Amino acid sequence: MAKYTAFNAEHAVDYIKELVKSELISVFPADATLTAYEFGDGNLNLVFRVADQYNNSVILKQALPYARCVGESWPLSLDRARIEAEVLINHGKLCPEHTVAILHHNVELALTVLEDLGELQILRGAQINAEQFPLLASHVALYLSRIGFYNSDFYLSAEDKKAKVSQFINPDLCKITEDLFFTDPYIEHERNNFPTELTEHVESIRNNDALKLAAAKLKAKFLSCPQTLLHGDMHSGSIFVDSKTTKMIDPEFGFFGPVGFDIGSFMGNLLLNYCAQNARITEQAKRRQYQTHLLTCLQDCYSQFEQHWLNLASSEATDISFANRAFSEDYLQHVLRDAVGYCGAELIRRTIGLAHVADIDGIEDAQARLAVQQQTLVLGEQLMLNATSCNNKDEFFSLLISLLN
Ligand SMILES: Nc1ncnc2c1ncn2[C@@H]1O[C@H](COP(=O)(O)OP(=O)(O)O)[C@@H](O)[C@H]1O
Ligand SMILES: CSC[C@H]1O[C@H](OP(=O)(O)O)[C@H](O)[C@@H]1O
Repeated sequence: MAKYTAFNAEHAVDYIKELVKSELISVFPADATLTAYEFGDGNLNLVFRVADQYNNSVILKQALPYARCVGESWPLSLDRARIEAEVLINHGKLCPEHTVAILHHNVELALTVLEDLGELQILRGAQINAEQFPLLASHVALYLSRIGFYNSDFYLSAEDKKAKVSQFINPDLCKITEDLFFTDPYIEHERNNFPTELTEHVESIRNNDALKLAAAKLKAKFLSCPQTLLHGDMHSGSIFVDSKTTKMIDPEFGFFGPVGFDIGSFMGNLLLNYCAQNARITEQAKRRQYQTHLLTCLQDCYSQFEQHWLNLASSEATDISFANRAFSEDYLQHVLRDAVGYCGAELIRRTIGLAHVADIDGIEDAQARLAVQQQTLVLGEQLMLNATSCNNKDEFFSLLISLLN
């Protein structure tokens, strides 16, 4: 059993060489000369690209025993690498078209070897440049409905479901979400990060009892509602795209939680980009056209997600109680309300909490950036406050359009 050590590029090459020699991966020929470099830009882990002289390559991702963005003062369990690998295996079986392929994993070394998606782009960077992906909505809807449905009580036996819930207990990373999404933005906390000009607005959030109640309810549901095996971190940095392809990476925050969390996080990131474009695209017609595309993407994604789920429930539900259409509709109404609330929470935490988004932080003009931050806070507040009044998706879309105008 290999003892854990944090890798450098040389370790990464040696490790992959051994896999090639033992024929455990088939990406490289036997005469491959391997080189590696580290290029991780996420908050938590090391990411190496290992390549040969023929342009073949793989990604080696390794967990550190702490959060990379903060350092050793924030220890984190290495078990997150096992969770990430096992979520990728689970989601890869259910939706291989939209899940990065896992080629190998090693629990002791807390590492995974993944297909290299370097020919695609990370969605966040592409959306900052206002690039459009017409298939994104349907791909995300398919992925979230399939992973959601087939890991839920609609499909799994009660026994199987309980075994899977226990397989994916992920306390360290859930704690990050519990703190960063639902606690920190509503209290004074050293992890929070916002410009002094936002202080008055932040104080109004901290003094808003209705908003704090909404945040507490969303947190309680996140803690105690094991509906399905979530991706757990469905932001625009976890999605690789091109005009025909969409692939999800990085499900290390995966655990059994509320179905609405992933779709709410995804919609929140579309809206963060929507607001950021008010300061990025100067030409009004161009800006309107791009923002309409984002809104259509959000609406199509939610509508298709809901439709896929209803179809799956009528054809694949294994429990007679859940095969009932009225039950599915009631279940999805709650999913919608949760998703709207989580979407609002994502907007707020990405504006004043620890982890921001480049869509907004990269806006050079400080005044323009501030105006965007004010907008994302108001939008987030209103979505959280009105989430439970949304009876169906059309009411949600009308609410959203009224808030964006
Ligand atoms: N399969 C992959 N193919 C190509 N690049 C990848 C792949 N996985 C990760 N990366 C690169 O590494 C970066 C960080 O990866 P990520 O899984 O998000 O790490 P973290 O868990 O630290 O957030 C990504 O933004 C991307 O640039
Ligand atoms: C201290 S983790 C902060 C933040 O980072 C995670 O995203 P990623 O690992 O993709 O960079 C996640 O969204 C966490 O909330």
